Amino acid sequence: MSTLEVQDLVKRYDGRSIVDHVSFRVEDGEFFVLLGPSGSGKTTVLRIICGLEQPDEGRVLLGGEDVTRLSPRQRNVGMVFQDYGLYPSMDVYGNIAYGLENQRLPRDEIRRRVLEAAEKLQLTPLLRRGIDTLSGGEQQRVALARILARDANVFLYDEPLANLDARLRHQARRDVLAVHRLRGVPSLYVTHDQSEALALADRLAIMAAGRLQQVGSPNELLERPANLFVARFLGNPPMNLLEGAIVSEEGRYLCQLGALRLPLAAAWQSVLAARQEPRIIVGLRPREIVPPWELEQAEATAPLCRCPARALTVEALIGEVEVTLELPASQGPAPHLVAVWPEPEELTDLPEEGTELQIGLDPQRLMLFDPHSEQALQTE
Ligand SMILES: Nc1ncnc2c1ncn2[C@@H]1O[C@H](COP(=O)(O)OP(=O)(O)OP(=O)(O)O)[C@@H](O)[C@H]1O
Repeated sequence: MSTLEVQDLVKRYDGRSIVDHVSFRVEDGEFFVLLGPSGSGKTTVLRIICGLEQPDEGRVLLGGEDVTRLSPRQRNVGMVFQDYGLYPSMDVYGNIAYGLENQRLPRDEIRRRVLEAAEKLQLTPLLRRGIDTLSGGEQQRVALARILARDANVFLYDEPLANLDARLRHQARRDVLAVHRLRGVPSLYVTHDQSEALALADRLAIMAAGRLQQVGSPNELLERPANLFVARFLGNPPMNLLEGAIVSEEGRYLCQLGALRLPLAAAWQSVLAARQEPRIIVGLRPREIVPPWELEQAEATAPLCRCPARALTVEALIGEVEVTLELPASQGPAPHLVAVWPEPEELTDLPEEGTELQIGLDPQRLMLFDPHSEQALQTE
């Protein structure tokens, strides 16, 4: 069985930890994405896995075998880079065959594999074309065909779609997933583009400053970010994060946001009772703020807090509107929220900028974060 595991990887340059105790495991047939901002250490992890870089600490296991000290060739890893790593002096056939010739396979076997991979990626008519006569999308498919033909134990991708325009990128994502499914080995894909990560990943890991912040399925990370970094990084637009205070009233906890007091779900009771610090960061997802024209319908399924707000900006998206809202202030500045609402059936329901309206907040859906540790508080 093919699995990829990294255990406690550390890489330092000039005394700085670029990769800082990173561990994860990619199962057979799993598509795993490493997502993080530029400079967070993603490429370095990939280079350590394929053997182009040695870690200062930690191990790389392929199929349970420690390959940390093996050369890249001994690891049988298929890699697609951002610039595809194609040879301009060779035609498409030569580029797909290149890795196989290095493996010293019989000529007939090489030909069979090249033709099969070319067929799967619709490259058959292009086999004799020079690389520099191909479009970006076609070059990207040649790079994919090359790892498909290799029969590698693991596929690694380093931002392979970054040079494609939006339309081609969509098709190329499907090609990447098709190649992954054909071989069913672990795939590790590095990107800083969250929409790409969320579209491709079975599971993803968020990386920042050399450390893994959270690992899970796209839904788990969107629904339950482990800390403020993940909450700010994921989602389009990301979760609203507002400074608030916990107050207790007749044995119940409420959250004060500006002049608003939201009752908190009973599940928070024991975790809040154990805290000394009243200050809190409240997380509210833009699509969970109920628009004025859906209040009654939403209240039929969940008790909501109705809150007054003022629409500061209203921006039409495709089928949705993004509204910046100002909540009533108490002493400090008024809290601002971003809401994304489906376009109302009656366009007259759309708020105008500057108008007062009522929104609904579901206290069960609030997330709470500790302002010092920046970690999400967990209910019992
Ligand atoms: N050989 C090296 N010597 C010194 N510093 C390096 C070296 N290689 C990488 N770094 C530094 O390590 C950090 C992480 O780099 P890395 O390329 O792994 O990040 P990344 O998350 O893949 O970024 P990007 O998305 O921009 O490719 C960066 O600050 C980079 O400058």
